[in-house]
Amino acid sequence: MNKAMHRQHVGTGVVTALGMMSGTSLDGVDAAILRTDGREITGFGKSAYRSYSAQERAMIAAGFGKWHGPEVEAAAEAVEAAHLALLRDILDEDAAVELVGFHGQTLAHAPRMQGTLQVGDGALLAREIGLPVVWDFRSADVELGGEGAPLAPFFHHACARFAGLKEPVAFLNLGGVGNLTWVDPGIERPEAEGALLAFDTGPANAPINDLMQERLGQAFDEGGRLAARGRVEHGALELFLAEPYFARMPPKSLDRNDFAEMIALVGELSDADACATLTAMCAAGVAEAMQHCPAPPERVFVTGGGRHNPVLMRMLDVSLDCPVAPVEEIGLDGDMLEAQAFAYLAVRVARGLPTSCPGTTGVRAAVGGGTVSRV
Ligand SMILES: Nc1ncnc2c1ncn2[C@@H]1O[C@H](COP(=O)(O)OP(=O)(O)OP(=O)(O)O)[C@@H](O)[C@H]1O
Ligand SMILES: CC(=O)N[C@H]1[C@@H]2OC[C@@H](O2)[C@@H](O)[C@@H]1O[C@H](C)C(=O)O
Repeated sequence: MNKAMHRQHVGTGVVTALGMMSGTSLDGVDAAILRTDGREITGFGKSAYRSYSAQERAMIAAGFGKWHGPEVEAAAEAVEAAHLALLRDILDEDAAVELVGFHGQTLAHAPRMQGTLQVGDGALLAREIGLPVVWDFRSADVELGGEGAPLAPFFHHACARFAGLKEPVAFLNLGGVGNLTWVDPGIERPEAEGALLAFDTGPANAPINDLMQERLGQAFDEGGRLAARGRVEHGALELFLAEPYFARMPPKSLDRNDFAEMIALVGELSDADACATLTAMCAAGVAEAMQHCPAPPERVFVTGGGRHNPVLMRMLDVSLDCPVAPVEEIGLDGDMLEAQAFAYLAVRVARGLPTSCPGTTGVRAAVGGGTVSRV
């Protein structure tokens, strides 16, 4: 991979940045425009989405869990092509974008072993579109002993301040994997001690999607309709909660398929009971996670696709000790928060500001990851 990069700390004013994210669910690419000076959010702009075709999805999925080889190269090409197509559409309509934050697609994540791999070449994107692209956000954190994930927490901190919140709250992202950020918006800098605690809660939608695909040929449990008809199998739930991951103190992070064997735990159950049980496992992982919060959050704001599942939201409401609401309650867009996060982080990288710290990834000291590729 050609990484002839140089870091340059650009200006101090407000930048219009475009963030792009392709998450573990592999549904498609999210893109969102944000205005920020790298500290405060000053405004949200347009957003867009491009779904992966079945062929693209299969090519990318074939690379899951691999670190190199032809499947990884083919996955990278599919990721680059999909991002470029969406980028061109957006830039045709919006010439104000000055900087792009490109997360790429995580294929494998084992921070204490091989590292972390997000595919898609940001330098190629920069050349193609003629704008600076910030990418490879996670490697530096992992090289310095961090988990490399989650990275959205610095943005969650900015969101809480943007929304004018005063007391500690939590953001819960329910994508393929779940992640929780406890944030004290009263502390001005995200890297300051006590401002943030973040980690992955456990599997979220990935096992539900896998079950739906395997048993019914459907991508996901729309509206939680199948789970709503099922009964939770408490024996399986207990076995799941006995996983050492839940008792481990944060920082901690997961790969998409770290809990893939969960489907076997529900293997003997009917479709509806299996789906209800996997949905309950997601909620139970979050309930375990809440015990690690330094203080009870005033509210849990849910982002990511899982907030569209009413069965999951009800289970969270019952099992958590504080109110649970979608992030829309504070005026944010829960379908675009991750894309916005990488727009925000791109500006921080370009400005030489940190993007992770001991409270978010367990890295030894605050660190700014990311590579800036200029045209
Ligand atoms: N209407 C809905 N009903 C039930 N589940 C839904 C609905 N809409 C989305 N989901 C779930 O949310 C998932 C997509 O969530 P999201 O886009 O947040 O994931 P992601 O960004 O790919 O993942 P990650 O945050 O782990 O990288 C879908 O695959 C599906 O499981
Ligand atoms: C290695 C990796 O890509 N992790 C993702 C994944 O998807 C959700 C969860 O696991 C989170 O840790 C992270 O993404 C979000 C955007 C983050 O870094 O904050």
